[in-house]
Amino acid sequence: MRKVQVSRLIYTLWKNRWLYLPGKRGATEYHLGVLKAKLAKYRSELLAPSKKGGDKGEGFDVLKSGDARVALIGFPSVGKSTLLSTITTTQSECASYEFTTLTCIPGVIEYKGANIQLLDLPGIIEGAAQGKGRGRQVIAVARTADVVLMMLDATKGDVQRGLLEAELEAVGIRLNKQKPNIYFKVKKAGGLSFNSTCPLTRVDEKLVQMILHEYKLFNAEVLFREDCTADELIDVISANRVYMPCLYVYNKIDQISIEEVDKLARRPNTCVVSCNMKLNLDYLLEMLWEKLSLIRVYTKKPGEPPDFAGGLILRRGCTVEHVCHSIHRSIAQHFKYAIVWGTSTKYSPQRVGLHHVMNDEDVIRIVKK
Ligand SMILES: Nc1nc2c(ncn2[C@@H]2O[C@H](COP(=O)(O)OP(=O)(O)OP(=O)(O)O)[C@@H](O)[C@H]2O)c(=O)[nH]1
Ligand SMILES: [K+]
Ligand SMILES: [Mg+2]
Repeated sequence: MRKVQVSRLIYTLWKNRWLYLPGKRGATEYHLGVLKAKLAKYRSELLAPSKKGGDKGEGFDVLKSGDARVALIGFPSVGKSTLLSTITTTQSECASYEFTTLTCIPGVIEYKGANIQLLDLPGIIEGAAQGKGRGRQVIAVARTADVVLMMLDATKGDVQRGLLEAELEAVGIRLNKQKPNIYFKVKKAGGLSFNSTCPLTRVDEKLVQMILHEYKLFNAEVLFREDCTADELIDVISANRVYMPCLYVYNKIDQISIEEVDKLARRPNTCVVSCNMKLNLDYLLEMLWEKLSLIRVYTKKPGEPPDFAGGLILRRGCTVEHVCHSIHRSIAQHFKYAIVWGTSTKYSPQRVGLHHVMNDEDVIRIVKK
C-alpha cells in the first residue's frame, strides 16, 4: 500500500516536472535541442563577416586605446551622447530628435588613474542584429568592448531592455554570464567520449550526440563540469560567443517618482542617473570600475615612498608576473622575488614569488637577480 502511494507521488512529481528522472527525457526535448543547434548554425553563417568586406561601416573602426573600453548601447535619444559629453572632455552632439549620433565617437574617462575609453554609438532599435539602421556596425563595436553600458530611458518601462538583450543575445553576446564550464574538443577518431563531474539534469548523452551530429561532429570529447543546458552546450560548440559584463544605466530619473527610482536602483547590475542634472554620475563611475575589474598597483623603490602618482592599471586576478610585464617585458627574466604590502598577503610586507595574485592598491617592490 505504502509502496503504491510512494510511486504515485514520484509519478506526480515527475509529470509536473518537479522531479527529474534520468532516462525519462521526452521526445520534445531532443527535437528542441537539435532545432536550436540548427538555428544557432544558421545564425553563425549570417553573422560571418561578408567576403566583400565594406560591411564595417565608415566611422566605426575606432582604435582601441587606454586601459579598457566601454561601449554605450541603447535606443535612440536615451541620453548616450549626453553622458559622453558630461563625463569626458569630448563633445558628442545631443539633441531631442532620434539618430542624432551616426558614427562611433570615442571619449576618455579618467578615473583612479586609469584611462577608460568610452564609445558613444548610434541608437539601436529592434531588428538591429538583422542590420536595421546601423545595428550591425554598432553590435560589431560592442563585441570589442570590455563592458557594455546599456543605457535605458527610466520613463519608458522595461520593454527596451528586453529588446536590446534579445538583439545582443542573437549575435552571440552573453551579458553577465560565465562561460559554461564544459570541456569540448573535436577529435579525429574514437567517436563521442561523454563524461560529467556532476549529476546532469538538463541534457544526457543522447541529446549531446544529436546536437553534435547537427554540426557534423562524430568524434569529440565532451566533459560537463556543471549542470549545463543544451543552449549552453551549443554556445560552447559555436565558439564565437563573447561573455561580457553589462551595466544597466537608467537615465532621466529626474522625470520619474522617487518610488520608481528606488525600485530601479535596487536591481542587480543597475545604476540610476540623470545626465542632464548630473545626478549619481560619481556612483556610475564607481560601478563601472567594479565591472571592469580594474585594480591599481603601486611600485616602490628601496628607501623611497611608493609611487602613488604613477600606479599601474591591471586586471583583477593578475599576478606578480603580470606586474613585471606591465613595467617592462624583460623584468620577469631577472626576477628574484618581490615584497608586497597590502591586502593580498597575510603579512605586510611579505616576500612573494611570480605567481602571487595581487589586490587593488597593493604596493610592490621587485627585487632582481
Ligand atoms: N529629462 C532628461 N533629459 C535628458 C537627460 N539626459 C539627456 N536628456 C535629453 O535626451 C535627449 C537625447 O539626448 P542624446 O544624448 O542626444 O541621446 P542619444 O542617446 O545620444 O540619442 P541618439 O544619438 O539619437 O541615439 C536630449 O534632448 C537630452 O537633453 C536627463 O538626464 N534627463
Ligand atoms: K538624440
Ligand atoms: Mg547620440
